[in-house]
Amino acid sequence: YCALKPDSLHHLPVHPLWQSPLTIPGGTRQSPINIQWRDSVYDPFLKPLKISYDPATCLHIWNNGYSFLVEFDDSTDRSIIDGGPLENQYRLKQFHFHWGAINDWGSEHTVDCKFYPAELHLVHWNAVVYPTFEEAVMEGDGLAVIGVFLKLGARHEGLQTLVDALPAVKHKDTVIEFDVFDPSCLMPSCPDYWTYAGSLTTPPLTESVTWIIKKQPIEVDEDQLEAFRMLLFTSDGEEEKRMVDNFRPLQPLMNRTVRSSFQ
Ligand SMILES: NCCOCCOCCNC(=O)c1ccc(S(N)(=O)=O)cc1
Ligand SMILES: [Zn+2]
Repeated sequence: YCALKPDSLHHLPVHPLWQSPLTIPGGTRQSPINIQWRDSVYDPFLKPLKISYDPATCLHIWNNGYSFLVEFDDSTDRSIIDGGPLENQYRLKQFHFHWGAINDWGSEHTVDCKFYPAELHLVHWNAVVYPTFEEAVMEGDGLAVIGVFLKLGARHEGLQTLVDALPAVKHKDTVIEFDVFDPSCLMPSCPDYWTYAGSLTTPPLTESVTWIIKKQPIEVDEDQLEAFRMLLFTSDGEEEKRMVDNFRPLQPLMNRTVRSSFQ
């Protein structure tokens, strides 16, 4: 897939989470993947993605030892996505990020083998068909995750409210209340996306995700990326391990086509 990955990546310290062989026996639709732009196929039947989030459904920020999650009240259809490649509407449950120790890598997906310094994942589940998130996680059409690349540039004012709260969740298993946040502010202005059938990129790695990867990155500044890097994988009192490089290695495309919503 990306044979020519930067050789510095070969010496990446692997966090226990990613120690190979972290592969799913018989896995045919694993994530993340490299998106080879020229191999993606324009699908004119793909609809625009419809996003309607209610900022009041925001609950808290939680350091779960892999990333930091902003979790939402998903007991009703107040924050949902619809359209795009989806046959049902999907409920927002949480969003989180993956990032690197340095700006040369950090995203999970790559575009033409290029890494971004970070990647945002907005996780939604099919509450039309499945009674609980836990059940949806086990089904091929159970989840829809929107991926947004972060690139180094101007300070992102919407992200800053989140960055200001991070010191309070420095250690694993810390939570703070975060009661109004509209994740729409993290969406790029361009509607274009790629979509493919994939999986969770952390355990249980189930092949239940319709991935919707936005073509246009959002810009964040160095201080905001550094704020991510001061979080810890470790609990208070343990020997500190900085939360960095929490991205899974690229997985084989196998018998999949990446579709684009744009020509
Ligand atoms: N852990 C025992 C119970 O498991 C029930 C299901 O839990 C699933 C927990 N994981 C996730 O929700 C989860 C969600 C999104 C992504 S990702 N990085 O693919 O967007 C990875 C993981
Ligand atoms: Zn993720």
